[in-house]
This record gives sequence, structure tokens and C-alpha cells, in this order.
Amino acid sequence: MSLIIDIEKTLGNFSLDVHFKAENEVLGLLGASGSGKTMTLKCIAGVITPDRGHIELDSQVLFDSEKKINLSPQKRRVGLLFQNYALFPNMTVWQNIRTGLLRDHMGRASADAAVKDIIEKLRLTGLEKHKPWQLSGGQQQRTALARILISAPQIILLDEPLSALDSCLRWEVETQLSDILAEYGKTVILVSHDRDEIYRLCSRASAMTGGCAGQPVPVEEMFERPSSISEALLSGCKNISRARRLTSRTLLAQDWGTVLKTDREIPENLCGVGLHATDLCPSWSGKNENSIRCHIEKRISDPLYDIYLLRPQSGDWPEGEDHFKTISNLPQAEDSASSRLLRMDCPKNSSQPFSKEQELTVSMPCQKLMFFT
Ligand SMILES: Nc1ncnc2c1ncn2[C@@H]1O[C@H](COP(=O)(O)OP(=O)(O)OP(=O)(O)O)[C@@H](O)[C@H]1O
Repeated sequence: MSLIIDIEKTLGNFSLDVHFKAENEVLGLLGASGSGKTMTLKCIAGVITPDRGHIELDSQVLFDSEKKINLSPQKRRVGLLFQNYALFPNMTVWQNIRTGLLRDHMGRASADAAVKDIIEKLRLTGLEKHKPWQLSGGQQQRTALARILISAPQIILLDEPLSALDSCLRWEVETQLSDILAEYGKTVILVSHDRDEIYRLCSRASAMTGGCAGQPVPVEEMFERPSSISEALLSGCKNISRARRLTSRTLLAQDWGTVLKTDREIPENLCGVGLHATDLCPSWSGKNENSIRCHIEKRISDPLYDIYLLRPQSGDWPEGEDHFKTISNLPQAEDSASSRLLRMDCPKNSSQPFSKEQELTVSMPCQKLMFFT
């Protein structure tokens, strides 16, 4: 089973340009609000018609602009779960699920058996006669999933499946969803703006920005070695600087006003460098390699970390090499005041908290630096 999507669509001022292939896997689309995630799902489901391109599911063409193929949503065998689940409010759980069974040839007894079976599987037993407003968020979500699963879809599309749930219920429902998707075993496209959710539920993910989807990569890779600034931002990297390659193992981090040494080859077309906030650490031995003197602008306490916002002290680099001198002539980033602040997350109780307004030398471990091209 595989999905091939290669489409373009313009709606008003927004342009969608999406090309990727998904196998039997849970593939995540990670993007900020308005990046085109829902529109992508609607194009696959046949609710929106692309201007150009091709969509193919398991060798069956669902849409092809040149060949003038455009299967109706009913013929696509796509299960689309909307953000708000879209249950019929005047129908019971049983009736809602029953509407997923479109096979007319199925006798009443087999249809009833199929509904009963899926109700048991999704732990909805006892709720058959409830209307959607009598259900919790998790039960509504399972009812909507049951309605999709009973229709034996060739692919499942989940649009922010957990966003309607409060944080207490979310974890429980996410665990159940993960089991249901594993049992389903075919292609699932899961849309979310929550990086942790994508990491836990998906095997690969694509970063969506401004209507464009990046090539899907294993989730571990997107989070540990993002290749572009947009992937890094979406995966939660808080420290990003424009950067230029100086030698195969040194780079100029323009927004941090420093030269950094690396433990591996720097790509020729380097444009940025990043470091997770949890990888930036105090340099206990004072000034050493890849360390920057900073001024603590702010300390924020959260349940697990002491979060520090640090202003690098510009001009704090060794003398004697030509490329160091070029730093002071570089233009600042557009919003220079905030973009130059570094964020350092120190686990609570790992050390005595530093105080605001203090000077601190921090270290950027070379093996943790991420290169963006
Ligand atoms: N029918 C339409 N006409 C014009 N513009 C539209 C239409 N539908 C969506 N858009 C625009 O397309 C963009 C992408 O919308 P989409 O719903 O795909 O975003 P999203 O990534 O799913 O966001 P969210 O996470 O907020 O749901 C938005 O800027 C939206 O305003």
C-alpha cells in the first residue's frame, strides 16, 4: 500500500505545493497553523480539487489533472477524521458507526455483527444508545474512528485527532490511538502542530511551511538532525543563528557573534546553525572551545527546567585570525534584539540557579551543533 501525492492548488492568496510518498506507516505532517495541512488532507480525500497534479493510492489513480481523472470522495475509500470528529448529533453511537457501512449488499445481521465487533474493539460497549453530546471527548473520538474503520478505508487521514481533548484525557486517548493505528497497519497521514505528538505517533514526518511539504524523514532525524531551519523550528529548536562556512570544520554563527568549531564536515552550502536549549550548558571551566560569554537577561522557572534567556556578548572571540574580524562587520538579523538571545534549559536541581543580570560563560558542544542548508 502506498500513497503518491504530487499536487498544486491555489485558493485566494494561499498556494499549496505538496509532493511526497507514504508507505504502510503513520506519516506525520507537522506544521504551524495555516501552513496547509488540512488542505492537503482534503485534496487526498477529494473534498478539494487540486489545480494540477496526481494522487495515487495503491496503484489506483484518485486524481490526475492531465488524464482528467477525479474520483468522487465516496469512490476513494479514504477515512478522514476531522478535528471536531463531525459526528451526526441526532444519531446514537450505534447509528453513527452504522453510517460508515456503505456496503448495501451486506445483510442486516452481518452489518449488526460488524458494528458490535468494532464497538467492542474500540471500547464503546455500553454507550451504543448515547448521543454524541453524552460522550466524553475520547469517546467521541473513538466513535468517529469506529465509523471510519468499519468502512475498511484504504488510507486513514487524521486531522489534529487529539486537539479537542483536554491534557488529562489526551495522553490516555493518544495511547489507545497508537494501538488502533498499529492494528490498522496501512497508510495513515496524521496532521498536527504538536511536535511531541508527531514524534510519539509517527514513524516519519514532513515539515510543512507556507503550503510546501518537506521530504518525509524518520522522526528521530527530524528532531535530532533537522536539515533545514523550518524543520528545526517546527521540531522545537530554540537556538538558531544564520551561519557561514569558514573552513571544513569552522563556521561563523552570525547572530551569536562567534566562530564555532565542529567535530564533522560542514556542508558547503551552510546557511544556519542550531543547538537545542537543553544542549547549551554552563562552561564550568571558564572560557574554552565553543564557549560564549553571555549576560543573563531573564530566568524563567518551569516544572522541570530553569530556563535562561542569554544575550551573547559580541566581540567575544579570539584574536589573530582574519575571519574573526569579519564578524563585527556583519549585518544583524532583522529582529536583532530578540533573535540573538540564546535559550538554555537547565534541569531543575542540577545546579544552583544563576541569578538574573549575572555574566555567564556557556558552552556549545560541537557534537550537538545542527547544520542547516
Ligand atoms: N476555501 C479557501 N479559500 C481561501 N483560502 C483558504 C481556503 N481554505 C483554506 N484557506 C487558506 O489556506 C491556508 C491553509 O489552510 P489549512 O486549513 O490547510 O491550514 P492548516 O495548516 O490545516 O492550519 P490549522 O492547523 O490552523 O488547521 C490558510 O491560510 C487558509 O486561510
